[in-house]
Amino acid sequence: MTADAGRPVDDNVVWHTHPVTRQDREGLHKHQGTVLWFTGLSGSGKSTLAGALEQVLHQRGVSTYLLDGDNFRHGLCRDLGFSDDDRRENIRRVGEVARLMVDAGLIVLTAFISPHRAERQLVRDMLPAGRFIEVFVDTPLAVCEARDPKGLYQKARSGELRNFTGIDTVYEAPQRPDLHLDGEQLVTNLTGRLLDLLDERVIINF
Ligand SMILES: Nc1ncnc2c1ncn2[C@@H]1O[C@H](COP(=O)(O)OS(=O)(=O)O)[C@@H](OP(=O)(O)O)[C@H]1O
Ligand SMILES: Nc1ncnc2c1ncn2[C@@H]1O[C@H](COP(=O)(O)OP(=O)(O)O)[C@@H](O)[C@H]1O
Repeated sequence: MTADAGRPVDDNVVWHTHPVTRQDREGLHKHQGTVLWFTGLSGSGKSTLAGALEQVLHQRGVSTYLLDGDNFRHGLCRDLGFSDDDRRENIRRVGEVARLMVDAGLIVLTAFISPHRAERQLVRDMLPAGRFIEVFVDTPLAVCEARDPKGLYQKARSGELRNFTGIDTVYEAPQRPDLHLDGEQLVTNLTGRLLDLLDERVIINF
């Protein structure tokens, strides 16, 4: 990881370069540190797909880690809500954590709504070229709302929950995702599409 990957820092803070590099760690893992960034509406299937893919990769001996929106908001981002500013800060922090994990040589799967194009681009720009793979889980709002596994759409429609993505706040769909998935297809088919993409990009070198 290089100093220019970070934000401007105090002149008195100097970047340290260490003898073991990302490339060394990737050689050990036999795959490239990469982020698979799942984005989509609440209920679109991000967590389900990321979990299914992680299970397959893990069984194949790939070192993975899944960062999940709901879980992050119990810890590192527990101070944040759902205003535009808080979502921006949420995604910036997730991006920084993902960047460290990529530097560690892991295949990172993230499941965050990440509704704004600008923040998704910010995370892409934090990472080495080609190491951010944007996966759009494209499930119509009506389908997500019918699924409603946590009853949140119902609360949003009744006005009990404000700033709910797709109801009273924006979701900016990716214009050129690396992979565009129809979130109504079978999970096994979608997992297959993801594995094909990892093959095409030669992310894993077993
Ligand atoms: N107002 C509002 N809007 C959207 N989602 C809400 C809201 N309040 C709570 N939740 C729950 O929080 C999960 C989304 O968190 P994220 O960190 O992924 O959101 S974001 O990327 O910062 O927009 C989201 O999880 P998923 O359903 O898994 O996407 C919801 O369970
Ligand atoms: N491809 C799919 N087909 C049918 N149901 C799905 C599919 N993917 C996810 N689901 C279901 O939809 C609901 C929301 O999925 P989840 O992965 O929690 O979405 P998200 O993480 O985007 O909020 C869950 O009940 C899950 O079982």
